[in-house]
Amino acid sequence: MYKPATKEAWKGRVDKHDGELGLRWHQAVKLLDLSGEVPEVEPENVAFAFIGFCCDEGVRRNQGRVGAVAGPAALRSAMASFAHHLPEQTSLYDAGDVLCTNGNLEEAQEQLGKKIALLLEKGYRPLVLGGGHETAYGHFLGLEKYTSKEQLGILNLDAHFDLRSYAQQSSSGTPFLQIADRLQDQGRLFKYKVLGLQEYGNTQLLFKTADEMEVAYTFANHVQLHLLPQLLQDVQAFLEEVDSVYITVDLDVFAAAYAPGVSAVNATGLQPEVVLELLKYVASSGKLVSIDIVELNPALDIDSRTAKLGAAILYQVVREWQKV
Ligand SMILES: N=CN[C@@H](CCC(=O)O)C(=O)O
Ligand SMILES: [Mn+2]
Ligand SMILES: [Mn+2]
Repeated sequence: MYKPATKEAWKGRVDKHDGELGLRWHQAVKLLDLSGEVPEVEPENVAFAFIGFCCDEGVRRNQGRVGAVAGPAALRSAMASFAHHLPEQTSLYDAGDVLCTNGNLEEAQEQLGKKIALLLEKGYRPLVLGGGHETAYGHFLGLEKYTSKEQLGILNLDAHFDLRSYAQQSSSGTPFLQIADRLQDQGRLFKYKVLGLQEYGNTQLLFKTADEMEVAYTFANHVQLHLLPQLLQDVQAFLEEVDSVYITVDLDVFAAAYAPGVSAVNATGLQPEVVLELLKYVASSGKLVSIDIVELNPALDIDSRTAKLGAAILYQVVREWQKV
């Protein structure tokens, strides 16, 4: 089910005497209804489109703590009062939400894929607001046609591989195995890199699966600001092997102090600064096609800390990506 956006979701501080220079995101965001005619983005313009995936059915199936269904609303609310610093040719659109109803995850993922494919086709840059990590499979369904002639790379900032078997059922723990199998059916390579992995968060079976699939990964204790030059070299090597990149940020990659509002809290996770540097690097590479922020559970958040971190990531990515 698809629900077009309304301005209700975009409310924030208004500096009414400051004119154009006092503008904030909630005043700049325009609505884009994907159930009607979608205008194409003019080549001289840059248009970002937020699309929400209101779903935690994957988290429920994966024995996690549900609540990510409310992630998109919390991310919008955390972004609403951001000061607006974008050039005139750059626009922000809210393209609404895809809802998962009656536990029908597969149908919701198909629907998300169709909306993302439409956005890409019309020249928009998607910013997907999750949802549990099951968002990634729906997201990929939208990307696969658009990138069919290219080598796609997937960069996952996550404490987990999310390469579990989906033989019984798909969930928030299975999206990247689902994607790998789909690519294999199409005779395409699966180029997948995980940054911020925790050994204790992934079983031996998951490491075996990852190794058999030649998945590249870096443990969390190596993803630190003082190791940035080496990390950027690794990311650059990954970028050179692909034509386009899809970034997926699972907020449970961050340390609990920064991201308490996730299903699987991470005591020894990453600090935000290093992740922001890595994301800015990829966003300015010219290869980024799409990004999602997943696993935000507002019911478990403290003072919107996790939502604000997710929102700040999107802010920085938009700022860098808009330049290329
Ligand atoms: N989305 C993925 N979640 C993790 C959950 C780990 C946990 O429950 O601790 C996984 O499946 O591996
Ligand atoms: Mn994940
Ligand atoms: Mn995770």
